[in-house]
Amino acid sequence: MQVMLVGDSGVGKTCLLVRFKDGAFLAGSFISTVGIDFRVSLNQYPKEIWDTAGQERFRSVTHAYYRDAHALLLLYDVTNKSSFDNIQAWLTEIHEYAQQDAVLMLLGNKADATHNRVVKREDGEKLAKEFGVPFMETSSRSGLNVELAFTAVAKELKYRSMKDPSEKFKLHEYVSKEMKGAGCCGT
Ligand SMILES: Nc1nc2c(ncn2[C@@H]2O[C@H](COP(=O)(O)OP(=O)(O)OP(=O)(O)O)[C@@H](O)[C@H]2O)c(=O)[nH]1
Repeated sequence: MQVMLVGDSGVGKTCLLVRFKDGAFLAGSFISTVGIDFRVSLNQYPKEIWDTAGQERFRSVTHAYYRDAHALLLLYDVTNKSSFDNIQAWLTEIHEYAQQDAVLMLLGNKADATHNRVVKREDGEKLAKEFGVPFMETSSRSGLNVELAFTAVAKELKYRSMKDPSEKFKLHEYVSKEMKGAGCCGT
């Protein structure tokens, strides 16, 4: 099972992956991903996570991987308006290149950065609703909802692969039940 991380450069895809894998925040200087250089194999679900480059110049490299992704986590940065405005373009790209039945989830990352926030949580929710995709805010720095983002898509895929599940897994419901808010007041 392959999960692919997509979104503008700098939204925090590599950091989200490192947080999930190692439980740590990758602080320090920002090193942009080149093409797809970070393929993590795990002993758990999801088995493989692909970290893609957000930079436009690597787009043709990443296009080739969409087809093999079972799930896609599409990220924007709550402190960067243009990364949010570009979500629609990313969705178009996903629809064009990814499998039709790939699981998709929208993540508003850097939810810890309260002072620099420019995209409200409600805006993310509204956009996600418009496109019918589950949504949550995450933070690779604090760890908020990081585990949940990966386990939710993994659960959805696991249920789908079962021939005769006793009950249907409802990804939207699971996410809204399990996710945590970004802070005491802003949620
Ligand atoms: N405050 C805060 N900063 C973050 C978070 N996640 C990532 N960052 C910072 O954002 C910058 C970019 O993070 P990356 O994970 O390298 O971004 P990317 O999306 O992989 O970028 P590309 O590889 O160019 O596509 C780094 O300086 C990180 O320290 C977060 O949750 N909170």
